[in-house]
Amino acid sequence: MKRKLVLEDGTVFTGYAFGSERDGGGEVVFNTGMTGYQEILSDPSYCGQMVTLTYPLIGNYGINLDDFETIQPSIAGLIVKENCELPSNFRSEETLHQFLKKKDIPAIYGIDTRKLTKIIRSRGTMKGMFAPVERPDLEIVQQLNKTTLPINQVSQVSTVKPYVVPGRGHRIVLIDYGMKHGILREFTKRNCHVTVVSYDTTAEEILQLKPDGVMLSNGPGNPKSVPESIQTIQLLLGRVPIFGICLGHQLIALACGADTHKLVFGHRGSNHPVKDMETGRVWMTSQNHGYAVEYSSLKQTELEMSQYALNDGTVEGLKHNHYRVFSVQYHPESAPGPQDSNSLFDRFLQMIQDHKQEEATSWPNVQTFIKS
Ligand SMILES: NC(=O)CC[C@H](N)C(=O)O
Repeated sequence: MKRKLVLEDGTVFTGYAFGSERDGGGEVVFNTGMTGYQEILSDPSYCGQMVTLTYPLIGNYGINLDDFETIQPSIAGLIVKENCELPSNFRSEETLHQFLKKKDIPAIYGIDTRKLTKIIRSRGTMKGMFAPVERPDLEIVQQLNKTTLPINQVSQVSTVKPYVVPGRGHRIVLIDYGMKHGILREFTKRNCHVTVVSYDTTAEEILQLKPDGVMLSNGPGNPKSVPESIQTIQLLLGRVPIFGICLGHQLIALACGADTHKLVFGHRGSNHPVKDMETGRVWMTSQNHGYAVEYSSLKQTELEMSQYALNDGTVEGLKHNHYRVFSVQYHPESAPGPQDSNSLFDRFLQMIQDHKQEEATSWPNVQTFIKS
């Protein structure tokens, strides 16, 4: 069945429908990773977005049981050049089409994804929607111009109830703004005791769990659309070591008084070079973000830029001058992508260890001990 993709600027691409028969719409973005379509389409940070994959052949290793970043994908649509209907991989359980149909995610194949990417790269990300070829283009463009992109997608993808993944190591409270499972995996691999809580859990409720460290996850949308989370972080600053990834990084920046802005077309892919300012080392990183921390706004805060993107100078890492707080704009859990920066999870656990040691030897504790 033929299907078209219409952008809000009137550009039309005609291809073929696969996945759900339902037509859908969202913000059209592109990802330049050559592999990892399963992780990409199940990453909750893409909630409400239609993702174009620039690699031309998609679906060739099928869908397996292991590589999901969440059970319920929230991506609005998938746009590919060629959809492979006969996957070949020992882990494959079903085809991409079967999976998308089951999850009610519409997709299109057979369009020039390079051309689409070049349009987005020069004009910026745009709203778009799938439609039957018979429907008049003008009518669709008018509909697109009338619709606004959703706000506060975090509430749609965050866990509703808290849950625990037990371990005998450090106690981590992981605030789920739309967490990729990869983040949880990194902590369980290191034997941590992880309590995953919803985005609107208060600072008081979090501190009652007596965390050794608080992890702020990735998540969809504009960081400014979750003011309650910014307030929570403000109340946690200085009381517990904090590590932020992607949306978590942006929320730390806002909580400390810095600003964020929307990038023209964002960073989405598996090969984004980032330079660490302290060591001079360059890491290849996995990225998926449309917003970034405003560099010039950092001077009014106690935050310092620790890493930046070599492609365009975007702030990619932050550290706090006084507190045990740091964050990165990219994904050290990779999934998909290079694992160069995986050691950041060890750095966080070391930070927690240092904090615990300092607490154990600090003067007020000795006084308490003497009094009792
Ligand atoms: N992966 C993320 O956490 C993305 C953060 C934010 N939604 C952005 O697009 O910039």
